[in-house]
Amino acid sequence: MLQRIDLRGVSVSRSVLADKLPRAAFNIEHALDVVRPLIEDVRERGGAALRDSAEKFDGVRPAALRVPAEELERAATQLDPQLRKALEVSIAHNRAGHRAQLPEEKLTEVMPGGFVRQRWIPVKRVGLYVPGGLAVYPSSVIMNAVAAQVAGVEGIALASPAQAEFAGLPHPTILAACHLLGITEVYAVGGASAVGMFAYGAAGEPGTKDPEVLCDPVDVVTGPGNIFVAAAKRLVRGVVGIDAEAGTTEIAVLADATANPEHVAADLLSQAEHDPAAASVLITDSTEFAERVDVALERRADATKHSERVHTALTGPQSGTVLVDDMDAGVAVANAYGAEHLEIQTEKAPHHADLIHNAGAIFVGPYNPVPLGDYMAGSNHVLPTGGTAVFNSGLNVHAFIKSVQSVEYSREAMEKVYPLLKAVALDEDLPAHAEALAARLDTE
Ligand SMILES: NC(=O)c1ccc[n+]([C@@H]2O[C@H](COP(=O)([O-])OP(=O)(O)OC[C@H]3O[C@@H](n4cnc5c(N)ncnc54)[C@H](O)[C@@H]3O)[C@@H](O)[C@H]2O)c1
Ligand SMILES: N[C@H](CO)Cc1c[nH]c[nH+]1
Ligand SMILES: [Zn+2]
Repeated sequence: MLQRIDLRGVSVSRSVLADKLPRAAFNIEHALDVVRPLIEDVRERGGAALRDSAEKFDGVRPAALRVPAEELERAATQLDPQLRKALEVSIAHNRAGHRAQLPEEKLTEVMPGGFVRQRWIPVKRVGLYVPGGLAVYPSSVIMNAVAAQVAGVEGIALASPAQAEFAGLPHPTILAACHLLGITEVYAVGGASAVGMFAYGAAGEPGTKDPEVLCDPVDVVTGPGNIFVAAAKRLVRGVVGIDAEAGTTEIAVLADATANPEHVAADLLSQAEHDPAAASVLITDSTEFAERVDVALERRADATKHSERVHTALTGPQSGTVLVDDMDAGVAVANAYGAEHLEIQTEKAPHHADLIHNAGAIFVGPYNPVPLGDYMAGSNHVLPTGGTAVFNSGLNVHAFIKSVQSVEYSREAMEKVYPLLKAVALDEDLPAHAEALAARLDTE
């Protein structure tokens, strides 16, 4: 079922691997051309463009782009009790996980009387994206919102696609999760249009009940989504801050012959059900094990609810089994691939996990399948895709806070270093710098 890429006997240098590893044919570069005009349209026509996009891509023209407060409350009231409990546990676990990321303010005495204070300041207003095309993602409401709230962000807006089945509102579980988290500014807007609305703001559509200003611009846009969402985030980066490009889901499993092929197949399939473009990659040094995973995958893919989507994902060029000589080569492949999620199912799983430096999140050992992290491990499931884990992190509080240093020197401390400061200023041919220092010391 999975294509085979045989790297046995092949040098595992980074450049060789970059060419040989499975990747999607329609990548983010292609999607940029699709989303650019959508974002421009939102800038020019605001609410009218947002409704046109919803009609085109989500099959419904929302009456209210801003979700009325009573709909949020109603959705929470009607939430199934077990699901409510699950969302509450997920919120609690994620709060604990994200609090651990908070850096502390520090005052450092660099020299006698010369202090530098390290401050961490949350941005004021953020736009959180929650996907809603092929599946329902209340878990992504939690992942986005908890990180922002723990970071101390005051203004939180959230967007998720309009649903034809729910009269143009986002899915009720999305609305209920917002209510549980105290988020009141919610939009029925999907895809690149939502990202554009957050980055530039949007005017209301004349002749509707929209206010004149439908949505104010935000400082940071975060959240997962399909390739069009990831491309839109790349386009607005610089106008606003973004987290990683958290696009189409990927899973890689590094497994040796000691792993359970049924578990590995189930995990590969679990992420393939997100999207026909999802990537499932097995990295192993055992052909027998690869065969057994393939057999299990065939059976499971036929039986699962989203069988067609899963088949497309597993047989696409972005998925495959990579055969390697040994686990050292497997680790090199995993690092070159930089998976969004990397499971380590080997005899020495903790040892191999320590050798990984490129992955959005690592799931170590047999009892850590990706869906645990998707919902309530306490880690964040909004993770970098497309190999960007080489330089990007999963969503965390740092996406919402800025590091600001404040310089706090006494006159004596500044005077002490003045001759050295002057020497550098004059060497840089910036004498006014030296003069600004001298003005304080009556040495002009
Ligand atoms: N990396 C992560 O952290 C992470 C987490 C959760 C989900 N995901 C991924 O999020 C995605 C969710 O995708 P989805 O489709 O279900 O929901 P989505 O909300 O991301 O996408 C739906 C929106 O895509 C836009 N769209 C659809 N077709 C388009 C086209 N041809 N041109 C331009 N725009 C178009 C529309 O605006 C639509 O509202 C999946 O790919 C899933 O794997 C990633
Ligand atoms: N696996 C997804 C990240 O790529 C997150 C998710 C949400 N719901 C289920 N799974
Ligand atoms: Zn998932």
